[in-house]
Amino acid sequence: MESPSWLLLSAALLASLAFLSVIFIRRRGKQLKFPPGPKPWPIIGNLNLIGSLPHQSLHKLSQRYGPLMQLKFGSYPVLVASSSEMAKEFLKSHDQIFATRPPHAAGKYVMYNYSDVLWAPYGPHWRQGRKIYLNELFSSKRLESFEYIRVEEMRAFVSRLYGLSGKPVVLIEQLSRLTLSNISRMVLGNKYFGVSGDDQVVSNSIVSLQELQEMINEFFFLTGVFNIGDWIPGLDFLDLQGYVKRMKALKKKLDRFQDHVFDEHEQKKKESSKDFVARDMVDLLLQLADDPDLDVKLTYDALRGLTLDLISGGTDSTAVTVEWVISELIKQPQLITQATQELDRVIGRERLVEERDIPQLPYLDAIMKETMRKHPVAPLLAPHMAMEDCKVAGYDIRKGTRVFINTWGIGRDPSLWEQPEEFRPERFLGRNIDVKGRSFELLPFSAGRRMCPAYNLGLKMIQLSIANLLQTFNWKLPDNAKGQDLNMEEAPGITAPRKFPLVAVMEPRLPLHLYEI
Ligand code: HEM
Repeated sequence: MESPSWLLLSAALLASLAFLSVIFIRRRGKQLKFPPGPKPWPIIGNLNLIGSLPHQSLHKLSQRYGPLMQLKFGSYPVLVASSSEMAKEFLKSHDQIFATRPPHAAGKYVMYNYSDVLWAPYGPHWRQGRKIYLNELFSSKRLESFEYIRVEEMRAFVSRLYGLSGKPVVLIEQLSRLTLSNISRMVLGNKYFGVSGDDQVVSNSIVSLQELQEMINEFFFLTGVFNIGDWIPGLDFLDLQGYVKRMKALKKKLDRFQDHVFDEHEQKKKESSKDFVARDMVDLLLQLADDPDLDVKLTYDALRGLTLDLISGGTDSTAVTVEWVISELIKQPQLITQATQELDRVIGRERLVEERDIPQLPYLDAIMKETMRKHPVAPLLAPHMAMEDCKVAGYDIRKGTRVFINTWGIGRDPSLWEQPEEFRPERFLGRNIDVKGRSFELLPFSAGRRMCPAYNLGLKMIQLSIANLLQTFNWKLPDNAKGQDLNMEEAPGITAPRKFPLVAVMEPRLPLHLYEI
C-alpha cells in the first residue's frame, strides 16, 4: 500500500509536470510546422491519456482536428494518424524512418533490456530477430508442420464446449485457453500449465492456466502503461507510480517459468546430442544460438526475449478477435444463418471444418475482415518513433516524435466505409481488400517493416476458430435476451477487448460423434 503522503507528493509532482508541459507546448509548439489547413490540437497528451480515452472520443477528436493530430507531453511530441493516406505515409512512404520504437521501462525491465523484437529498437538485433521469425518460425512450411497441434487443440476445445452446451458460458475464458494451449505447444513444445479439475494431466506444468494468463495480462498492462519516467527524462529512478517495481516482480515470475522451460529443452538437447531434432520454436531458437555464422549472437536474454514475444503476441489478440466475431453475429442471427449455409454447402455436416477448407469460405473471410475493421485488436497499433528529422505530407516532424496509427478511426472513416457503425460483412464480398499490409484502409496487423511477423499464424487461428464455432454450435444469449440488448462497449486501453465478457449459450448442430475427441 502506498502511504497518503507519498500519494500527495506524486499528485503535486504530476500537477507541476502538467503545468510545465503546457509551457513546453507554447514554447516549442512551432517545432512541428503544419501547412495551411486544420491546425493540430495541442493537448497534454500521453500514451496513458490516449489509451484511457475511449476510442470513440479519440475518433471524434480526429474528425474535428484532421487526420494528423498532435498531442504533447513532456519532451516528446506525439502524432495520431487517422486516415488511410496518413497511415500509408508513415508505414510505407517513410517506413524506414519510423521503424523504431520509443524506449520505455517495460522494454528495459521486462523484455530483458529490449532483447525481444516487439519492443526492440531498429538495429541489428531487431533485424536478425525478424529474419528468424519470418524465415524460420513463421514460414509456411513450419506453420504447416504445426497444423496437427492446431487440429488437436481445436477438437479438444469443441469437445469441452459440447460439455458446456445449454449452459451460459464466458466465451473469452474458453478462447484464451484454446489460444494459450496452441501457442504453448507450438512455441514451448508442451503446455507447461495445469488446469485444476481437468482430466488432462500436464506432467511438466509449473504454473496454473490462471497464473500464466495473469502473467500475460500483467505483461500487456505494463507494456502499455504510461510510466512517467519514460516521458520525463531524469525521473525514471523515482518510479513514482510503482510500475517499475511491478515490472521487476513480473520479470522474476517470468524468469522462473522461462528458466524451467529452457532447462528442460537444454537437457533434452544434450541427451539426444547429434540426433537432436527441433520439435518446437524453443528448440529452433536453441539450435540457432549454436550457429557461429549469426550476425548477432543469440544470448540467453535474447532467447528469453524472443520466447516472451511468441507467448504473449498471439494469445490475447486471437481470443479477443473471435469473441468480437461471436458478439457481432449473435446480434444478427441472419448472418449466422448465412455463414452456416456456406459451411454446410462446402463442408457438409459429417466432418469438422479444416484449415484447407478456409479458401473456399468467402463469407467467413468477410466476417473476419468486418470484425477486424470494427474491432481492431490494436486500435493504435504499437508506437512507432521517428529516427531522424523528416517531412511527411508537408509536415516537419522532428526526431523522437512518437507516432500512433489510429486503425480504429480508419475503420470508421465514412469516406472509406458506408455506414461504418453497422456490422455488414457483405461490404467485403467481391472487394480486393486484404489484411496483409497492402490495403491501408484495413490494417489489423499493420504494414511495413514493423508489421506483425506472425500474421499468417494469427489468421489461421482466427479463421479456424470462427469456422469451428459456427459449424458446430447454434448460438444465443442467456435467458432469451435479444441481440439488441447486448452491451457492445469496449474497454479503453492499448488493446480493445469487450468491456463486459460475452456470456453465450451454445447448442450442438452436428452429429454427436463429431464432438468426441
Ligand atoms: C489476431 C492476431 C494478431 C494481431 C491482430 C496482431 C497484431 C499486431 C500488431 C498491430 C503489431 C504492431 C505492428 C506495428 O507496430 O506497426 C504486431 C506486432 C507483432 N506481433 Fe502480432 N498480431 C497477432 C498475432 C501475433 C502472434 C500469433 C504472434 C506470435 C506468436 C505475434 C507476434 C508479434 C510480434 C513479435 C510483433 C512485433 C513486430 C516488430 O516490432 O517488428 N502476433 N502484431
